Amino acid sequence: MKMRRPLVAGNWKMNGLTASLAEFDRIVEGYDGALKAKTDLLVCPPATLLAAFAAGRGDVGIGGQDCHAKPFGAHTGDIAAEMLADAGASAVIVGHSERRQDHRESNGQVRAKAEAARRAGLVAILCVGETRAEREAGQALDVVRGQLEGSIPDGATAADLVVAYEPVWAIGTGLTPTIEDIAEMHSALRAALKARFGAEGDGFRLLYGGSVKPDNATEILAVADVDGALVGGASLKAESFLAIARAYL
Ligand SMILES: O=C[C@H](O)COP(=O)(O)O
Repeated sequence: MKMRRPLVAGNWKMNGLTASLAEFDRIVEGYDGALKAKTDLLVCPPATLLAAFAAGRGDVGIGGQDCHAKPFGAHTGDIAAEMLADAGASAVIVGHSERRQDHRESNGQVRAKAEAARRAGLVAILCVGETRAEREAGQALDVVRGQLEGSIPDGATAADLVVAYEPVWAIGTGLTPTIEDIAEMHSALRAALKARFGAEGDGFRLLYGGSVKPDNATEILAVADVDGALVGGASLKAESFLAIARAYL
């Protein structure tokens, strides 16, 4: 029995049209009884579908995939955390490696986004993770600790922030770190959170992300200090997403 309530979050990335509402409905229908009693479920659709998903969400949480640091203004194409909340979101992913890479987001920008999430009353799911080159160079722990230190706002609390460890080389590749490597990283993240936030550090939920599938979920989610998963590809189908969430039952 985990001391923190597990969270299984699905990141749909740039996938999904209005026809995908039927798949989301199947997720909502499957989130029942024992599963609901044990595990939080969250789906982060593309922004175009967020309000429609929120309207039929049942007890499934809805999250955005990114937000701007400012609450409003002349920022073409961007979305404020307040807008996500207004559309029905309760959370937002910040600092995903695809944002850090494709949009050159720095730790400072990610931190500002996490602060914006808190301002808007959203839970920030803050992503960290090393590249393959960094792991091969033996720098994974230092890189990830540095990202955490630079991206997490002062005053963050376990109620308003979740950390997701996603090794970049494991995302969408079918590759995963060894169970020992996942355990080592999550334990290092826990230690860093306790060093900075004291007893509060024990309360933050730490998700693992990167090629989580129904067939590896049980083993990964059983690791101490893994409090859930951030799931990409396997979250697009209700069957596989729910199977991962049921790993906790
Ligand atoms: O945000 C989710 C992750 O990037 C993991 O994606 P994946 O499950 O497709 O590897």
